[in-house]
Amino acid sequence: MQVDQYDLSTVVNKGIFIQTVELRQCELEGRSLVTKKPLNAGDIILVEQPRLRYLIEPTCRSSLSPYYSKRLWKQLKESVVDKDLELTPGVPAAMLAYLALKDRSSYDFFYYPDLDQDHTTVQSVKEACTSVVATVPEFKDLDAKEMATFILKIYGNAHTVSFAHERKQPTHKRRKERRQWYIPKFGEPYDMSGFYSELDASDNKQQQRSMICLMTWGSKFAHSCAPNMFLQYEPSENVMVFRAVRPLAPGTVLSFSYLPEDDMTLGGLVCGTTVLRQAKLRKFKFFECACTRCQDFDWSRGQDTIEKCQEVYYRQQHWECTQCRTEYPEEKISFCGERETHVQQMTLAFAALAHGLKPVDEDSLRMIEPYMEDLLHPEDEDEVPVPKHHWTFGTIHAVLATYHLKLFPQFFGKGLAERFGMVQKGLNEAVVYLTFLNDHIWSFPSTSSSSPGNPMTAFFAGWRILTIVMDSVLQGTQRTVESDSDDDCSSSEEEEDLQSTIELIPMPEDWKQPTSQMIDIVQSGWIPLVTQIFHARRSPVIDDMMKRINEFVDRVELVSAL
Ligand SMILES: C[S@@+](CC[C@H](N)C(=O)[O-])C[C@H]1O[C@@H](n2cnc3c(N)ncnc32)[C@H](O)[C@@H]1O
Repeated sequence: MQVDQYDLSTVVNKGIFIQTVELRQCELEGRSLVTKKPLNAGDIILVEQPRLRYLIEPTCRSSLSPYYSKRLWKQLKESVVDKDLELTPGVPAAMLAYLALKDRSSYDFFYYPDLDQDHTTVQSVKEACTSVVATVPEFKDLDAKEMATFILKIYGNAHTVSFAHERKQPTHKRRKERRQWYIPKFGEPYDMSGFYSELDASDNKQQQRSMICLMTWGSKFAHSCAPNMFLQYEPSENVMVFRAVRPLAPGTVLSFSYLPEDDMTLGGLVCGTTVLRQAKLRKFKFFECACTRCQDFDWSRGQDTIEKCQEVYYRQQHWECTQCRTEYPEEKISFCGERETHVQQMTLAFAALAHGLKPVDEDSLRMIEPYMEDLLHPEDEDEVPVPKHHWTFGTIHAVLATYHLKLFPQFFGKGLAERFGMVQKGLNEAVVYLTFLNDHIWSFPSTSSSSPGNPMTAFFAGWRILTIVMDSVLQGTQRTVESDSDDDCSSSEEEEDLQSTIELIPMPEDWKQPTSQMIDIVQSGWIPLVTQIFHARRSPVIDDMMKRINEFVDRVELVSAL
């Protein structure tokens, strides 16, 4: 079916979109957008404005939440959160958005799951809606079933985007304290859908706001755990941009990841195992994922050598050597069951801590190193070390690198960090992480061309650590020299006019190898593709990332030669 038979009012690049895609009934994915012509990495497929958008955590009445009031918000929260229904914190905001809808009947184009099915999320949404219609006066004339249908459409189709919120005034102390109390109680806003803008995320969570965007055409793309598109919300133009990330032949089903591409708090997701990803998709998106990555070996879930095989991975309910195709029964697999579950949970909890998603105190900080080291090299002989081909192996190294390069110096001082050789440790750990991402996520070890990898996921996951590496190396290869200014015209007698200049110092020998290994992965492997993906429509954030990487590479070259 040609897309111009339908409403294209939200599409900004109508001409290109009409020429590029068609809507087809696909065997595995159902009704989906498919490319009609060959595409290259970086080709723009769709630029679209949201059909509907609203804040996940409104704090005042605004155009994004016209029906907000403190009392109503509190009532909605209570009827969802306090009821112990297993729902995301995004549900009260979806209810508020439903209340404000002018044209409820025009949301027919969006997929939603069968309301009568025995599915925890579906039944909880129905229960929450029935309760709100019965108890909250503003909702009394609404139909609970229709509201539940709308909320399930949001679950099934909407995107979560994160954008910077400019605060003109510093956050009031009391408000800050309230927020500190609020986060542990309700958690950070849950990312319900496909895109969490790591690009826009800064360390300062106070400045970030999350918004739900429902896209008419953006919701017609299939999901894949190794997607062929990357999407980015551009707040300045209020558009979502969908770009191809690799060459695509006509007839290819276009896909993006409905799960956040790199989320350390929710199960590793696109970096996590097939079992974890499928469970999330079943729970929050109501389908069994049939993408090529889910049908392939699970490249995030490998074992260390078993008998003669070094390449044993999980694949659709069984363990198999990727080389000789020997299948292994569960009893032969040492890293699975309770041990694997425990390691995954601990890795995620520590990753959330290391990356500032949970409040860090000195006691929990002191636990990071011994705990993570013990997962890799258990003191207890009965415990199995984490295998090199398992995603937790990579992530544990990311946590350790963050600890050695950033958290330890921040909490215990740079001097102490230097004495203990923390930078060198951190750089070596960062190499292990980037290598894992490169070998298991950027591209998969598979020879099959139908599962070529997850480059953007690897890039953003790698960026998290790369920024820390770059800061440490830049700081460790320079010193500030203060000298009296020659020009004393402007200086008073009391205030000496000191001028500070940055002087470069040689790079310690043991930093050189890990640094050059990382540069090799990023500069020769990742940057050319990322640059191509963003070349037709530049992204200031990506430009800035590239600039920082280039400055870092220049600095390493300079100080290596000193
Ligand atoms: C956001 S909608 C996509 C458009 C939808 N097919 C429609 O007709 O409006 C998501 C639904 O598409 C199907 N789907 C998308 N990606 C899939 C995948 N990788 N495997 C299986 N089903 C998929 C599932 O039924 C899922 O609930």
